[in-house]
Amino acid sequence: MSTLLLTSGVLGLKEVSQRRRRRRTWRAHSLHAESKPEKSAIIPRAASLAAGQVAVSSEQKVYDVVVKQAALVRKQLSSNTSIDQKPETAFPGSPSLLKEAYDRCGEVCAEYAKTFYLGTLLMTPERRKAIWAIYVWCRRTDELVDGPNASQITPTALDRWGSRLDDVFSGRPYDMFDAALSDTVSEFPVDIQPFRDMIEGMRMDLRKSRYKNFDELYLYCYYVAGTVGLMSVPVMGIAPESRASTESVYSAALALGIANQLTNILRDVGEDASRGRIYLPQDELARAGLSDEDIFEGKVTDRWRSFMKNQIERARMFFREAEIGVTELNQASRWPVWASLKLYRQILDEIEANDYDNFTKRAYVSKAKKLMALPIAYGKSLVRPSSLLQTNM
Ligand SMILES: CC(C)=CCC/C(C)=C/CC/C(C)=C/CC/C(C)=C/[C@@H]1[C@@H](COP(=O)(O)OP(=O)(O)O)[C@]1(C)CC/C=C(\C)CC/C=C(\C)CCC=C(C)C
Ligand SMILES: [Mn+2]
Repeated sequence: MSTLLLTSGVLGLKEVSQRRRRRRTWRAHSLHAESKPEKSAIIPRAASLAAGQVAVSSEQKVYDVVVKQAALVRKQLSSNTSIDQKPETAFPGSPSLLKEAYDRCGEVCAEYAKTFYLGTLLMTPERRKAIWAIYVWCRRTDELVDGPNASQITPTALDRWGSRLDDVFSGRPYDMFDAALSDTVSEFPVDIQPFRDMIEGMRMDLRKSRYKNFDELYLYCYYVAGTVGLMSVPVMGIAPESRASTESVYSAALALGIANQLTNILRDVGEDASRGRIYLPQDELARAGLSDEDIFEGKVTDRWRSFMKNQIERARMFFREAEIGVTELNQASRWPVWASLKLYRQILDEIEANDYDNFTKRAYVSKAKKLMALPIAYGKSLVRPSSLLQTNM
């Protein structure tokens, strides 16, 4: 098993033998609607407060980030050098050290996310190693609050991790994993904001174990998973023949992160409850006649089943939203994304197959089902972008 070693003192990251879950979120639109929610319900604009005041919803705040990220990448990609044809840039240190750094990132990725790693092998070498470097940074960040040393992690430690991130983006990497990421962000139009936001999600995890409503959970989901979508698109690239707007592709990427996180949350309800955490909207639980105690008791009742059905439907809606964007990615990047989308979405089917017992059973996709999903994902990845999405104005 690989060892991720952060040599900066408090931020020690070690090998993790057990899978840890965490982060679970939801969506603001009515959970009780059977039909697919309207886009306007997905991105509510603003809620009224007292005269003259407006509360901006989490979805609106996150959408503003999406718009900004899309604009940044559009600007940078309008320079006409193709990333896959770019010459190696001079990076401090020897090129062989940099190669070793990327190779180590690949090993970590293969260790922690085997299926996804296989998918990256279809990507161009430049894009693949960049995704590995991002993956490792995300994994290390997650380990801070979810790994074996989590109990020692304080907001100050997260501040230090944030300063180190600034150094990565300024070309002053601390260790070899950071060096790979420094190189990646110098090669691809990747912005620092989603990385900072992921650290913010870790801060949220330190101070919060309940979420009042879906709006709060949505923000958490964006921080810990939607950000991954925003970090990945500039590397995966949008197909040159795509007529979709950059914003719509970013929105789809965000949706996939949210869908994955919601699924992760639903899979891990029991495990989270055992740590005193409930990543489900308190107002929706109350409306379903469920209390924290019901979750801690972990009894699968009809109320719970009905609640879960709605939550699963919401997660599926995000997956549907994400699907629209996958086809718009560069051909070689589509397969790993389709594969991860299909595999993660199947966890929802497995929760159903477990008769909604996510207290004592961990829903998982069998190896056989995983293997079956891969050629289907490959077939999907051959579908070329259509002109159905909005074009950039
Ligand atoms: C192809 C692909 C999936 C690329 C993404 C690669 C990448 C950089 C992944 C980083 C994932 C990571 C380590 C995130 C840290 C936070 C975290 C752990 C989030 C949870 C992931 C699931 O992990 P796991 O089951 O191991 O959970 P536990 O640690 O055990 O709790 C998350 C649920 C979030 C994962 C989110 C994504 C992979 C986002 C996917 C979106 C895209 C790749 C954008 C695709 C583009 C379009 C247009 C749809
Ligand atoms: Mn995991």
